[in-house]
Amino acid sequence: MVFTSSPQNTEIMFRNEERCPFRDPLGPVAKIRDERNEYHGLTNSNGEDWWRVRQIVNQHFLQNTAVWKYAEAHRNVSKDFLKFIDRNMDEKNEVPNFGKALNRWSFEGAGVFTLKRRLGALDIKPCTEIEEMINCNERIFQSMGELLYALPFWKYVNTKDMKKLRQALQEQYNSTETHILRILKDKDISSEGSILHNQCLSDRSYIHSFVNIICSEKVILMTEFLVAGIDTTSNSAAFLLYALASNQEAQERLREEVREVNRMDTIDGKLLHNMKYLQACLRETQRMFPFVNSSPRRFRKDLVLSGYLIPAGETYIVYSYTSCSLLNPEYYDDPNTFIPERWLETKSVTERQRERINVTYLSLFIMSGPFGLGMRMCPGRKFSIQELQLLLITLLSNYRVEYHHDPIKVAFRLVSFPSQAPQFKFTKLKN
Ligand code: HEM
Repeated sequence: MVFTSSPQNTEIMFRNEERCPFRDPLGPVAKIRDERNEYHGLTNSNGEDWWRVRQIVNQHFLQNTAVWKYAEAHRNVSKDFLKFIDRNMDEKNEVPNFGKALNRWSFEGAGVFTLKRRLGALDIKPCTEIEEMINCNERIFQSMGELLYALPFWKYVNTKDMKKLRQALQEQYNSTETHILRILKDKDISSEGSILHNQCLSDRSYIHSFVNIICSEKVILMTEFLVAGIDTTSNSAAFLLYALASNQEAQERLREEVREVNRMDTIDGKLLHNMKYLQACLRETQRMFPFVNSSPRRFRKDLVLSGYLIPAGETYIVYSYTSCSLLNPEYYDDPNTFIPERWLETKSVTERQRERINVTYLSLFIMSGPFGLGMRMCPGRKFSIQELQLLLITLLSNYRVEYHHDPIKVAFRLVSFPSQAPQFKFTKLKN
């Protein structure tokens, strides 16, 4: 296995990618799917089987106009989250278990673009079915974390964690199937004129557009989107809020940009694109707190990395987007300081530095991107970014966010998560 966190090597790998890049499946999930003779899902499939589904997913998830259609619905999710904060704030103006609250917010957001409906995770009393789905998701992440970072006894024995994962995957499958069947039967469409109504009209075309995919495959795919989109997005939100809570000047500058947008009655996704400071804050947070640690690949040809010949096929390569490169003073001046402005200047600090050390913009860009690289890059990235942007817009227009606990660092399990519970103090702004 070869680990690298060098931007130059990352670029070489990117340039050598094939049309269907090979990524080793997540072993425990692949085993369970094999036992049941089921579709492996997008994350776990390779070759033409992967491409057959991925090209359809790209149409729905990666075209800006397709994503922008949901901006208003995502803003409504964030407004509901605001009400959730108001309801649950304690005497210190903090929301107990705020990390879990963020999971509810991201689950609700994922429901909007995956199942095309509001699931009610932020309601005063969410229904048992939704509580079970959220709980199921936590169990899937927990058991996967245990299985992947311990000795692989699960390959030979039906371990406790393997049983837990099998059970949780089945429960999540059943719930997702119920939702999809409702959409297909046109039973559960929001009332006429509501924001989701128009999107629900295209629900069936969205589900039916996976024409070459049989029903059980659709369910596995949608389950996968729900699982993949929750902890990743909520942990990213926690890091973003932490970065802004610890840098009040940046928070204030962002608030000025945000206020304008929040005054509008409806939100146009294109507007979000033009919010340069918001994007710079996102990028800077991703640099300091990488949302995901690595993107593994396997190549069918030899590659030369850092002067070493890596033979084809058998070598399993992990790109490590770790802080050792993202916080390296060789690549970024003052790397431990949160400076969103470094992504704004015409001739940025980063760019001047890159000229000094002869690293291309592309390689630094790929290295600091949290969504992987090339053809297999995360298909949910545009939805996630839109959700994060709308969360900040809604929160910062109404609250000042502060953090008064031990410093938060990045901890890695299956994805990155905050090393401390992300507990923020919310102070209502006078408008
Ligand atoms: C901030 C949030 C997110 C982060 C940081 C993230 C990160 C990643 C990364 C690093 C990969 C591996 C890419 C590679 O191998 O090059 C990936 C793959 C994937 N992500 Fe995300 N992701 C996020 C949100 C989402 C959401 C909302 C969805 C829901 C659709 C999603 C669905 C997937 C799927 C299905 C794959 C596998 C893609 C494939 O193999 O073709 N992710 N993600």
